[in-house]
Amino acid sequence: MGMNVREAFQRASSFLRGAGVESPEFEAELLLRRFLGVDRARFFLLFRDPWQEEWTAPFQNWLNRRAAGEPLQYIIGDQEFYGRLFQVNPSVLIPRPETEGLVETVLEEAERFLGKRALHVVDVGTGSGAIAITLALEKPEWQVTAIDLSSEALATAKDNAHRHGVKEKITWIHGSYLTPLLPDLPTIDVLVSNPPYIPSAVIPALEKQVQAFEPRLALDGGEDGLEPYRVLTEQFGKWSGKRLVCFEIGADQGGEVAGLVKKISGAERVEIRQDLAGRDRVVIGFISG
Ligand SMILES: C[S@@+](CC[C@H](N)C(=O)[O-])C[C@H]1O[C@@H](n2cnc3c(N)ncnc32)[C@H](O)[C@@H]1O
Repeated sequence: MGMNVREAFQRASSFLRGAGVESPEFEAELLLRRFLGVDRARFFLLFRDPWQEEWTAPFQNWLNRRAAGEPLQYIIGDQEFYGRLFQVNPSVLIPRPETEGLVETVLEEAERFLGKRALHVVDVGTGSGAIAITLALEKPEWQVTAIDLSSEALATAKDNAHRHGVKEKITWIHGSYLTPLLPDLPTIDVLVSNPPYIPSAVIPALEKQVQAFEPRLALDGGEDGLEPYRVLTEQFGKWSGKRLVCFEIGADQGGEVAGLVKKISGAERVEIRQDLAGRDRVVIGFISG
């Protein structure tokens, strides 16, 4: 007699445990639920049902990928961000919960500082589009532009925007930093960016899930990890209007990034904000122009 779904689940858990996965039951359940396309309640009701032989090979393929260290999100194909699902694949960084804090900061501060109007917000290094799409959905009156150097990432972001009904609302630009927008700097009210900020030499020491599977272009911030902030503050500083800049940063970069933002003429108030774990995570610059 073949096995039932419960036995397949138990096998999957012990396989993942044997491979050194940290929470094998949790991950086996998630993978199997997503594989079968059922929610949690339905999953347990299926336990006594027979396991179909044709499921074995494709599901084992998922387990093998996970055992090899591939992030769960690339296997199931999505990640939740700000209460919505975003499709992910190896061309984009998996959106992190800390980045929700960056979005929250923009939503809290932009209108307070700049007034309630059709603000133009530019997201540099949009990746999956998590930031740009969330802002476009939360603030339908804003004008949002999303830029990325990776055309694959940009295609994924557009796909996500399409799923969330805002593809046409966002202006998509394939290019580097703010360079394609330099002639239009005066139209930008808010610059938001979660750029690559890991120093190049530190990348090989990151956990395998990140270092071997997430795109290097999304991680590598140059020799000291600060190169994107140098370029972006220099570019954003080429104009003198009232505007806001909001960066996600590495936990030890607050002082240096705040220093770069302060160099923008008119940036008299620059603040470093913490994430839920109490680590420095966001630098916000209020530029009075
Ligand atoms: C840390 S990821 C952030 C992705 C997404 N915004 C998020 O928060 O989940 C950085 C992104 O910047 C992009 N990127 C790297 N260098 C860039 C550049 N010079 N200009 C524009 N985008 C760049 C990468 O392709 C990647 O999508």
